[in-house]
Amino acid sequence: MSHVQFEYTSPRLEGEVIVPGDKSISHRSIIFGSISHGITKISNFLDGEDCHRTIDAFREMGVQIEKEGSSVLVHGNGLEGLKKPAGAFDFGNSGTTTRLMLGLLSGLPFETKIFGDASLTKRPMDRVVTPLREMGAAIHGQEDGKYLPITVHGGALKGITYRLPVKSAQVKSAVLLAGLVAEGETVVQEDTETRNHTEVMLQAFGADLKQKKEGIVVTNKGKLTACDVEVPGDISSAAFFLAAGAIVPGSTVTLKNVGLNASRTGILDVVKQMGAAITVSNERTTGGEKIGDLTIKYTALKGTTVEGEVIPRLIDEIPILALLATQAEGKTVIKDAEELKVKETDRIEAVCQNLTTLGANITPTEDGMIIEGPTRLTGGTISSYMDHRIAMMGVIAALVSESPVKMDEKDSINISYPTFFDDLEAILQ
Ligand SMILES: O=C(O)C1=C[C@@H](OP(=O)(O)O)[C@@H](O)[C@H](O)C1
Ligand SMILES: C=C(OP(=O)(O)O)C(=O)O
Repeated sequence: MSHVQFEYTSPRLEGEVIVPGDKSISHRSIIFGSISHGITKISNFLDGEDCHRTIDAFREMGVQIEKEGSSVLVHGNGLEGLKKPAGAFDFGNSGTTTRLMLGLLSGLPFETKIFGDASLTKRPMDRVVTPLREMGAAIHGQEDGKYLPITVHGGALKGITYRLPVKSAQVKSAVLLAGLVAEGETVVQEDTETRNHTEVMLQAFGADLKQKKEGIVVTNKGKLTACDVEVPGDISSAAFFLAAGAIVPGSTVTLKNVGLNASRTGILDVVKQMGAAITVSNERTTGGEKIGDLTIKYTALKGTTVEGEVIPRLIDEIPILALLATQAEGKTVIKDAEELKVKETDRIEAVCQNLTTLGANITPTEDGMIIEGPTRLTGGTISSYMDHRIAMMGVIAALVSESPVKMDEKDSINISYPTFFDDLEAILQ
């Protein structure tokens, strides 16, 4: 395989980046728009490959979706307007599409089949299949429905009370989506708060969903009506330039219109704790979501401990946070993050392997990693593991490496951040 090489001699980052739309909110805008009545207008939609999987799924079920760049019109005809697709769904690399669609498809009156790429086929689906079966769904798949390919025989569902055994917004969302058609109340309880975009958006689309003492309660009573969505910039994408600005000497970077929903801003809390110079400006609220501009300046950082409730609030940012920690003085300990093992790849292994190859002092643990810094990275040959976030971490690592970073591929970055290299070029001095 031919490698791609990243080499930046004495780089400095300066300028503004308008990071693309949030991936979680983009997926949900298509799903909720498609099952509502009327036309949902979406702006700043993420043009990433994962979000295309969600668009394709609804087109295959007969929903008219017009897309011009980041503007999307979804012509929803309600849940009853969805038709049985002609073939099986290919959800590619997208865990969010798969888990949320499993929830929705469970309540539809037809059979559907789902498959995905090699990475998705290894990711656990029993976390959604178990509660959906409890609601009455008939689901069959590899190893008793633990893995794709999966067949869903949708039909009548009943509400359940479900306490999440894993800290996962995808599981929460799958159960809430099934709850939209289930008889009676569906209650989801979580011990640690995970991203709440499903709750915020379903309420805006008119669902009967409430946050009560006993948990998040949804019924089939609300009529879903189209609702325009302005997708905030993705903090999980912004995190790569936030980290780059913090560790590349002399840098000042501003990230515009970034989503600042409190269930997503763990990365800001942690980098501030590490001593980073971050300011937030132009704070405003759009469609129930807080957004603002982030400015980061290079400054000395110190190690910290990252554990507990903050983990789900920064779960996708841990690869880039680990790189940042290699440049901080002292020890950084990341704990309670065993979920990293079931992402696009085992991200504990991928991060530790790659950063070790690049000269960092990092040790994997059962539920995270320990990093001792600071280390001047040497460069070297790493693998993206075909995981977009590992690939972007590799590119940012090249900015602080003495010699080039070579990687087996970079196309996986199109999953969540197709304009990543353009945005990097724009601020590279
Ligand atoms: O609900 C979502 O949009 C997501 C939830 C998280 O996954 P889990 O629910 O598996 O934690 C996150 O890692 C993923 O990128 C997007
Ligand atoms: C884990 C991720 O996504 P998904 O679960 O949708 O594949 C991610 O984007 O880092």
